Amino acid sequence: MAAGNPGVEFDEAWIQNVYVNLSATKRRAEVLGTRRTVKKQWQAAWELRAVACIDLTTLAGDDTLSNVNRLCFKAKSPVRPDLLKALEMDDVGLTVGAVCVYPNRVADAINSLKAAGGSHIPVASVATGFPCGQTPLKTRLEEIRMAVADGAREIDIVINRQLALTGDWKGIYEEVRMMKEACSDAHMKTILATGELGTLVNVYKASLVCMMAGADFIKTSTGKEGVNATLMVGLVMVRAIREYFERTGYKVGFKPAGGIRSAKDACTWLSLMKEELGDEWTQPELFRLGASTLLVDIERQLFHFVYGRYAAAHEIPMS
Ligand SMILES: O=C[C@H](O)COP(=O)(O)O
Repeated sequence: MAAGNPGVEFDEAWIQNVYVNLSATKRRAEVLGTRRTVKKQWQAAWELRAVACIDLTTLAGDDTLSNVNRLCFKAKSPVRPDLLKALEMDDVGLTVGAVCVYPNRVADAINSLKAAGGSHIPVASVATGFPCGQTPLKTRLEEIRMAVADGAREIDIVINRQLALTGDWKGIYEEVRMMKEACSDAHMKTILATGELGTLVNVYKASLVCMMAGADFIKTSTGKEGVNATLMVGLVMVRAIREYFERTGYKVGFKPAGGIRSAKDACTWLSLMKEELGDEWTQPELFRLGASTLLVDIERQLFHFVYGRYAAAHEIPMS
């Protein structure tokens, strides 16, 4: 995880001067989404990097000990051992970045990871009335404290969209600041729920306010909004991260989440990070992909790559 962002004083003038060039952002997002042919072995390397950055997630009403248990064993061994051997990655100890669950499942996840030999993998808990945040502040803060007490090392909070939509940025700052305090030593990811913020300018402002309040990561979505992680929103958020870093010297991580299901999508997000912020922001300390099913496609693509190489070496027809 990142070294952490202590946050800075609220700066209203900074927020009010935010400018987003919509057409340039749109053009850039289109290019990112369409171009690139990557050599197959580079693609496999990027896919493995993506695995290390996944917050392997289950956030469903029917979550139980048994599906959390399965998720945790997968988190410890995310890729089949024979594939890792073929890719000469079998001695690396590859795991996902974290396991992400509801507060009530944190203790289950901690115990399951222990049983799987993966206690070093952090458990991230959503909190603060996820996904809508429509509960009293006192309850939202208490939820954080309970998840931390149960062993969560990362807390994914949701911001108060009502305050964002009425332009009460100071109000958001104050709430997120209290949430940061409630997180104690746990790292705080702030979910903006960008699909409900109305404009990209609001997305940029919300990103800045959360970072000022001490967010260690800013995260696009809960996965439950109508529109979740889009490249347009991602670009706006990573540019806010860059501006915050240039002005304060603090590095804040980024987590796109919701609807990221293919290896190709994961690689597009990684190249966005590399091109906009540099290689450091393609590592799990500063980059996570919030996803429940992405791993399935990555494993499938790695299998095709390994089998394709084997077939070529042994002159086995692929069709
Ligand atoms: O934070 C993670 C998201 O809730 C996961 O969304 P997903 O199920 O669309 O991958």
